[in-house]
Amino acid sequence: MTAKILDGRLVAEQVVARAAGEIAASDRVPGLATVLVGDDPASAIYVRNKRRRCVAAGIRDLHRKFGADVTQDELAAAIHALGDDPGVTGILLQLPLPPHLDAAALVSLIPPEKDVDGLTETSAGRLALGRPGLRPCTPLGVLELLDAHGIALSGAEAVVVGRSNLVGKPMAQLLLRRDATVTVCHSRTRDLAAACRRADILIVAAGLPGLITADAVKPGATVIDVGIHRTPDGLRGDVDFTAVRTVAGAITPVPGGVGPMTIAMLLANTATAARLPANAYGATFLSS
Ligand SMILES: Nc1nc2c(c(=O)[nH]1)N[C@@H](CN(C=O)c1ccc(C(=O)N[C@@H](CCC(=O)O)C(=O)O)cc1)CN2
Repeated sequence: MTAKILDGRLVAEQVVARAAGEIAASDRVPGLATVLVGDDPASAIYVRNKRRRCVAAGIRDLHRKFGADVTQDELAAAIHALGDDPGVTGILLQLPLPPHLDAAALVSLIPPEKDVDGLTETSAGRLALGRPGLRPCTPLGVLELLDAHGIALSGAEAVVVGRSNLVGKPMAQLLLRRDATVTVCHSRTRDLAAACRRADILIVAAGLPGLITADAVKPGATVIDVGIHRTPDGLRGDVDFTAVRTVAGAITPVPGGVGPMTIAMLLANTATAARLPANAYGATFLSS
C-alpha cells in the first residue's frame, strides 16, 4: 500500500482565498500585530511567511520586533498597547520566547477577541467548555485538512501524541467536539506503539524527529505529522515518512502538510477576529 498524500499547500490556498474574500467583503480592515522576540531563525521564517500571506490577503501588517534582551515588563507594556489600539484587530506572540520571559503570562495579556492564535486562558477555557471562541491555528488546520479530504471523525479512534498547549491539548478537545474517541499519549506513555496502533487517525506533535515508525501504525490509518525539524538532510517530521507511507492510508508530508495550514488558519482567525465586537469573549484579566 502507498498512502495518499494529504497536500496542505493545496487546502491552505483554499482557506486563504476564503479568508481574503471575507476581508474584501467586510467594511473593517483587519490589522495583525505579529510580535517577534530575539533571533531564532525558524521563528523569523514563520513570522515572515505569516506577514507576507496576511498582506496578500488584505490584512494590515503591524509587526513588532524586539531584541532577545527585552524585559518582561517592556514586552507586557507593548502587548497592553496593542490590546488598547483599535486599529489592531489581532495579536500574535511568536513562540518560543527566550527563556528569561514568561510566555504564558504575556499571552494572557492579549484581549481574547484579538487572540488570533487561540492561546489565551479565555480561548482555551472556551474550547474546553465547548463555547465559541478563537481556536489555535495548528489543530484547527489539521481539522480543516481532514475535512477537505473527507476523513470521517465521528466515532473514529483518534490518537494524539503530545500534550502541549499549542497543539496536543486543543487538538484532543477539537476531536472530542467532533465525536472522535480520543487518546492522548505523551513521554510517559508505557507502550506508545501499541497505543498508536489503535488509531484510525494518528496525530503526532511530539517534537521528536522520526518518533513514529511503521510498526506504530495500523494499516490504512490516516497519519498527520505536526513535527518539523531542520536536519542535515532537510526538513523532517515526527513521523518516519518513507516507512510509514507504505502502511498508512493517508499521510501528511513535511514540508507541505500541516505547516501551511497553520498559516492559513491564522488568516482565517484574523478575518474572524476583525468582525468581533470589543469584549466579545469577556473581560481580559489585566495584570498590574
Ligand atoms: N504563536 C505561535 N507560535 C508558534 C506556532 C503558532 O501556531 N503560534 N506554531 C509553531 C510554528 N509555526 C507557526 O508559528 C509554523 C511552523 C511551520 C510552518 C510552515 O509553513 N512550515 C513549512 C516549512 C517552512 C520552513 O520551515 O521552511 C511546511 O511545513 O511546509 C508555519 C508555521 C511554533 N510557534
